[in-house]
Amino acid sequence: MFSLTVVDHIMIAHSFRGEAFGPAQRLHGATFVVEAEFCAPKLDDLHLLIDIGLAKDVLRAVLAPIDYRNLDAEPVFAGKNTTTEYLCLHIQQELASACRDGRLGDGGKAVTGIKVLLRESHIAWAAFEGPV
Ligand SMILES: Nc1nc2c(c(=O)[nH]1)N=C([C@H](O)[C@H](O)COP(=O)(O)OP(=O)(O)OP(=O)(O)O)CN2
Repeated sequence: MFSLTVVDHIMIAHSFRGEAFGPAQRLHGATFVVEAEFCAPKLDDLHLLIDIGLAKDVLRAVLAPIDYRNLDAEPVFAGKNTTTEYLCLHIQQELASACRDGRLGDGGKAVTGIKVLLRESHIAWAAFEGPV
């Protein structure tokens, strides 16, 4: 299996429901480094999985509606705790959709799996890996 990873970052604000979150029940900010790993069993005629520039552009387009936002106020996250894990799932699903509808070119059509990893600090990160 081949993989190609591109990296970006987002700055967000959010709060959590649930006593387990302690002070994080209050509105707070976070900067996440976002790694998107695209996996495919084969390369194209140019020996590419996906063009890196295209992968970066599509990741940016998926992150733009989240970046510099208070996620508590975004309808797409209504009723959700936007934990690091949940944001991985959300971004993975958006990237999988981009692969399916051709936004990542022919290379994207060959992608079978995507792993999204979010680093919230130097001591904690989470990931979600799923099919396209
Ligand atoms: N599994 C997860 N746990 C926590 C997440 C998360 O996204 N997934 N997020 C947070 C907070 O948003 C923040 O990142 C840390 O808040 P904090 O209150 O400092 O939580 P800690 O568990 O790191 O520290 P303690 O104060 O010792 O509880 C929290 N958890």
